[in-house]
Amino acid sequence: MATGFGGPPGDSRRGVSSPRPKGREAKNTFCRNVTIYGHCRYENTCPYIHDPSKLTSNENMKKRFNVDSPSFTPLQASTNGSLTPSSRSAAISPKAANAAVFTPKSQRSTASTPSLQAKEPALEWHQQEYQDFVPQSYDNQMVDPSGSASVLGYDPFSTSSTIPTITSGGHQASALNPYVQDPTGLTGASYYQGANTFQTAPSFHLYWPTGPQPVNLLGYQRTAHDFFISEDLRQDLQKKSEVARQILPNSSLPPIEQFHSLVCLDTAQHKTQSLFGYQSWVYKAVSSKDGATYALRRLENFRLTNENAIRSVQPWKRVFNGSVVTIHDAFTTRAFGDSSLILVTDYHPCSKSLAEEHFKTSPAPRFHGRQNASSHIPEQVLWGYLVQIASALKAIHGSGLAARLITPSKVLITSKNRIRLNACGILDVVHFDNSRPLSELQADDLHQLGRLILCIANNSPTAHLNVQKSMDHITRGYTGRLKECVQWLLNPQATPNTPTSPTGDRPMAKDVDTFLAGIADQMATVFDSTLHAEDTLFTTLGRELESSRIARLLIKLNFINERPELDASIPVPSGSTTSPSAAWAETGERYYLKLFRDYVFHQVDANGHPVTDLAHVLNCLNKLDAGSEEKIALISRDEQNVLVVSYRELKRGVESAFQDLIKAGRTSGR
Ligand SMILES: Nc1ncnc2c1ncn2[C@@H]1O[C@H](COP(=O)(O)OP(=O)(O)OP(=O)(O)O)[C@@H](O)[C@H]1O
Repeated sequence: MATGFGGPPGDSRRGVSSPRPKGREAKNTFCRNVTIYGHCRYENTCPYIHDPSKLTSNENMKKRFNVDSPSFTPLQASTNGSLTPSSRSAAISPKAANAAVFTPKSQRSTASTPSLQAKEPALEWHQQEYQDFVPQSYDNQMVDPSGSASVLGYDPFSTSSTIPTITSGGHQASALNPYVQDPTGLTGASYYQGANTFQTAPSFHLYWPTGPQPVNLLGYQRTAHDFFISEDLRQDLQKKSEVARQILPNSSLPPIEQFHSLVCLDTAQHKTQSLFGYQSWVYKAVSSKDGATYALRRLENFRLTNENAIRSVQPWKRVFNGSVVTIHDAFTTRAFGDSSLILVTDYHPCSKSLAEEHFKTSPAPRFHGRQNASSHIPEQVLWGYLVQIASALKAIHGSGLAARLITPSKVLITSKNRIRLNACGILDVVHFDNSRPLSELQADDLHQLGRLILCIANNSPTAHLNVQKSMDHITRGYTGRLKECVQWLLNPQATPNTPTSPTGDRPMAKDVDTFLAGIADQMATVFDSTLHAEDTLFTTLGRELESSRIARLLIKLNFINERPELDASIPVPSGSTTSPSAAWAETGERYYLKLFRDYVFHQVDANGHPVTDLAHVLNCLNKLDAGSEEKIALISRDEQNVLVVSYRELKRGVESAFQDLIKAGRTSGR
């Protein structure tokens, strides 16, 4: 397998000897260092020939083509389908022409140990003077055919790769998961893909088809962003995860029911009571029941006069729509020293309200009180809001409910252009006793939606106070289609011949269905953007899948490389080439895995400076994971020996050494 060729003649280290050419053979042999590296560092003492022109004519002819070289003539298929030499047979001896077709050794018998001396034309070998390393249990399929490793290697911490299914008798049975390389699920650390199998070809269902990895890039072209999740998305997700876990060490907020670790999300200095009739607060809290984080809205000093009022939240729990903040529960509490109403909803980290997004004042004192003049909201964003809220209203009205509060401070932006109606259901509890008819409330939802878009398009929370002026602004900045849509929403009754009632002569019903039909074209556009966004996220997910695959491989390599404790104390199960007292990490396949680690991570340039080339690392690790036939030259740390080894052999070495570790771990644990 590992073939070595030496530096200075007679050098022999770490079980790898350098074959020494003798007599005529050396005089007329071209140095392989030159073939591979382009130069030989031992040129002064090396007995091989370094200048091709110095080769004798015969040897020279082998290396070069010139105008006298015979042209290449492909074999021609005979009528019976077999390949027959045509004119070639005339040029070579009949014996040679009738020679058997060459069959690579490894194809003759898949069960045999792969040929470790397979001769490469360029790396032809002299008689090997050292013992080859042969992995004991390599049989092209299972590292441990006896299956003992499978039992020994059972890891209770690994995710089981079997899917439990219920048989007709009600008993649990294990169904085979076709996507798992180890269908028994018993092998050690089955969280490693293919932990106990060796595959010569990549498993295509494990690889994301992102095309070739970028290699041969210049230094300045290589950035981590080329390979991993985009920087913006990474920061966004990490920020959300950090914010979601944030707690205040000396918080005076009490735990409420099963909710603990309360953090107040309200940063507003001035609280108004106009919307609910009560001062409201929003907290982030963790539930001890399921460990999830929720948002709790508290209405201070709320007195529940009717038991049924709080039950009006029940139907809201069934509203499951992407544009509504999901409601989970409602209860009253005295934990704050008053009687408070608590509404439990989904928590969306780092979200802000449309009011915060669009009506924020400039922080500079001289601009105090002024809206951001530059923030003209693109029309597509407004249509996005309209479509999302229309979809929310469709779900809400369809459940026999009304949103009742569609106002900029109660619509959350949870990610870019993604909005959700917040604070639904609260007015149903608060105004339970003096509620208006549902049809009226639902019609009002559409009116509030018109007002919301009017205010955002005008960049002003009070734009609805002067509708004519605000509509003029929309006329100047947006299409007639948007203007007509807002007008339709704001009008108490639908009028004929509006975009939302395209052909009708009679007034159309003013409900959410009519509205949705009127904006169908915009819904198609928004839907298409959503699909594109989903595609982008899937591509990103695919890239991260690659990263996790590489991470698993790295973890495995690090388990193996330079393990000190296995050196003498623990008998190594396979122990093919070593006695138990020999250094496990320094012998057999572990030795060239160590050199491989140096090759991947510890490369230096011509001046001895470290090379930190991410593309090189990923390239090597991907080839290792795929078990490529490509060969690489691994140089010993003393630079005296070179091992030529294929990624396929390295991969087999990783699997075998890892199985050794699993077995040693289980044996010693008894
Ligand atoms: N479900 C939620 N998930 C995450 N954050 C939320 C959630 N609900 C509200 N918030 C955060 O709490 C902040 C305060 O919300 P709230 O509804 O009280 O708005 P407000 O601007 O304070 O309005 P008001 O003046 O009516 O109290 C929001 O800006 C938002 O950042």
